[in-house]
Amino acid sequence: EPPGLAPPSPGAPPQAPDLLYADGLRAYAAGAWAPAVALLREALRSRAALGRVRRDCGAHCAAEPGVSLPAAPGPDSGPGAWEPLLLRAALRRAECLTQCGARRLGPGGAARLRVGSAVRDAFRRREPYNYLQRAYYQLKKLDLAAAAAHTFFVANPAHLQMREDMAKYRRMSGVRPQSFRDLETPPYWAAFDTGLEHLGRQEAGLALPWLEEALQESLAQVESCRAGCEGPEEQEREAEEEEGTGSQGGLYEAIAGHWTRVLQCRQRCVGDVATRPGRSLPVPDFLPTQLRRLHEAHAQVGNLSQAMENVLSFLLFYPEDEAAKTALDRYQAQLGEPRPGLGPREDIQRFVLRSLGEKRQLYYAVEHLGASFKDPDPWTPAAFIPEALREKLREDQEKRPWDDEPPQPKPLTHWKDVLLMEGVTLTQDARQLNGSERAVLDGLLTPAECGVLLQLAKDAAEAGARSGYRGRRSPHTPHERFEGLTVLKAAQLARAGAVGSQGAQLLLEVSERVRSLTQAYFSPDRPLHLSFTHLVCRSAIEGEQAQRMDLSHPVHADNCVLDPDTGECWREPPAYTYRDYSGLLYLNDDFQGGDLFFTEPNALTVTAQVRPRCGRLVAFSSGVENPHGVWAVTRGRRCALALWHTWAPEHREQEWMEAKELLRGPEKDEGEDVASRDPGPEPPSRRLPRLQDKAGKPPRIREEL
Ligand SMILES: O=C(O)CCC(=O)C(=O)O
Ligand SMILES: [Fe+3]
Repeated sequence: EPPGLAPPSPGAPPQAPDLLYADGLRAYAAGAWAPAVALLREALRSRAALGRVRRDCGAHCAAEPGVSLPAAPGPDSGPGAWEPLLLRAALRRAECLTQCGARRLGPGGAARLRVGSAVRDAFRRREPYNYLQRAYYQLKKLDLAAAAAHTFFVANPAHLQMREDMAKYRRMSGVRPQSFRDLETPPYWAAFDTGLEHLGRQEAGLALPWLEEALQESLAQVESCRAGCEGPEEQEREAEEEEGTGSQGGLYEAIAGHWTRVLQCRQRCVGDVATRPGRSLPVPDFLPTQLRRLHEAHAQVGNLSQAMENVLSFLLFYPEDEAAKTALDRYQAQLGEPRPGLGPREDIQRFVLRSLGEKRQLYYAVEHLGASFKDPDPWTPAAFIPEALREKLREDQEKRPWDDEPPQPKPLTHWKDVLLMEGVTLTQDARQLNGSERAVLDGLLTPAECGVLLQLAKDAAEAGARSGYRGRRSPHTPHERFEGLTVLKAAQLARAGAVGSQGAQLLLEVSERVRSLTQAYFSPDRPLHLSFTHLVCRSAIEGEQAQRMDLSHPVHADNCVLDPDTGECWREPPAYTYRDYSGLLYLNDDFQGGDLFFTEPNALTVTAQVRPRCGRLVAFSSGVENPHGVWAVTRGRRCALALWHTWAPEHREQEWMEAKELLRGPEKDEGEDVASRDPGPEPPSRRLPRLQDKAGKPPRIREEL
C-alpha cells in the first residue's frame, strides 16, 4: 500500500493543497504512480480540511459574544460614536479567526495554506480525479480507478477522452457497476432526486425523510459556501478583478467595496448549491421548490402542522402565491383555533431574513456607489429593487423574451379545435418528451401527399444532376449525400417544367399548414411567420457505413451557438438568432438510422428520441432548451421538410411570396436553366463549424453509463 493511501494521522496539520497538487502532478509525469496517488489524495484531503476549518471558525467566531467590546455608547455620545464600536468588533473578529485557524492548522495556517485561483479552478473542475484514475489504473486498482473516472466524468460530461475511457472501464471484468461512484458530489443531490422519485410514485411517506435531508443539507452547503466568501481566496480574486479599475479611495470606501463583494459572493451561494455538477444552470428556485415538495408530501400523509410549517416557509419567498395561500387557509380552518407555536421553519426564516438584509445593502450600493449586483433570485420583492433597475429589468424582459425561463407548456384549450379540425393528433407533448417546449404531432400529411413531396425532391435532385449540379456530400458527414430544396427553387423548377407544379404548390401549402399549427400550439397570442423552408434529403453512401461513429446532423440548437462544455448557447451570429420555433415534417421511414434526438445542453445526454414517419411533425422552440441532432442514416434516403418560424416580421421568408407569385403565373418558361444558376442557401450548421468540432461524435444516453 503506498503511504498516502493510509489514513492521515489525525490532528496532523495539512500541507498547502497547491504544493501537494504540484508535487502530485510531477510524480504523475514521472510515472511514479503510487506517490502520485498519495499526493493527489492528500491535496484533495487538505483542500477539504481547509474548507471545513474556515467554515467552523467562521461559525465559531460569529457566535462569540462581544465580551471584549466596550459598553454601548451612552445617550450622550456624540456623532460618529459607532465608529470605534464597529472597528473594534472587526478587530476582535479578526483575532478570533486567526486564533481559531492557528489552533486547527498551526500558526498562520489558514492564510499560509491559501489555494491559488488556477488550482482552485482545477479542483472545481475535478481535474485531480482525471490524474487519479490513470494512476490507479496503472496500479491495477480498477475499482478506485473507475470511481475516480466517474467522479471526473460527472463534472465533465462533454469530455470526449473520458467518455472513451469510461466505456473501457465498463468492459473490464474487474469493474463492477458499484465501482462507478461519485466521490465528490454532495449527498443532498441524491437525497433530492430520491425524494422526487418517491413523490413521482405517489410515495409521499417514503419521500419525506429524503426531502427533509436534501433541504437541511443544501442549507448547510449554503453556509459552507458563504464561509468561503470571507476567506483569503475571495480577497485574492477581488484583487485580480480590481486590477486596472483604480484604487478604492479611502478607508471607508475600501471597507464598503470589500463588504459589497463579500455580499455579492454570499448571494451567489444559493445558485452554486443549486447547480448540479457538470451543469451550467442552477435548478431554478431551488429552496422554494423543495419547500413546496415538502409541503405536498406532508399534506399527502396528513401531517397537518408540518404541512403548515412548510407552506408558511414557502410564503416567505412568495407571499402572494395563490395556491399556497389557499392551502394555508384550509389548514387553518381544519385546525380550528390558531396555534401559537406554529410558524415558518426557523432555518428558512433565518435564511430569508438574512438574504433580504443583504439584498437591501447590495441594492443600496448599486444605487449609490455604482456597485453591480445580479440578483440570482426571482423571489426578491419588487420593493427591494431600485426603481431605475426595475424599469430596466422590465425593458430587458420585453426586449429579449428568450432570456426568460423556458415557458411552460400552455393549456391545450387554444389549439385543440385547430388540431381536431385538421385531423391531426398530438402524439407526445413536452412532458412526454422530457422538455419544456416540444411536441410530436401526427397526421399532417396523407401518404399520397408524402409521395408527391418525395417525388418533388427526387425530380429536383435529378434536374440538378442534369445541369451538372451533382448531389453533394453532406456538410455534416462524409458518409451521406445531402440534397436541399427551397420553396423558391421548387417554384422555379416547376416553371421550367423540370418538376411537377403540383409538388411545388403542395410544398407552399404544407409549410403554411405547419406554420399555423405551430402558432396555434406554441404562440397563440403572437403571430409567427415562416422564415425559412427547406426540403432536405439525406442518403447513406453505400459501402461507407461500417463502424461509422458520426452523426447525420451533429447536436446543435437552431437559434444560438451551443457550447457543450459550458451548456451555454450564444444567441448571436453566425446562429440564426431570429428563429423562434423549429418544425421538422417527415416524409418517409424507409431508411435505417436517422432518428431525431434531443439532448441536454451538454450535447451528450439524450432526453428524447423521435422516429420519423410520413406526416409526423416535430415542433419545438429553437433555443438552448432544445439541443438536437440526427443519428447516422446508414441505409436509404431520409427526407424531411425543415421549417423555422419567427416572431419578427422583418425576417419573414421573402421567397415564399415570390414562389407563390411564380406558381400563379403562366407555366413553363423554357430555355432557362435555373437549377444551375441558383444552388439555394446552405443548411444552417454549415456555417457553424464550432458545433461540428465539439459535438460531432455520437452522444451517449446517460442511463447507459
Ligand atoms: O432533419 C432533422 O430531423 C433535423 C434537422 C435539423 O435539426 C436542422 O436542420 O436544423
Ligand atoms: Fe436543427
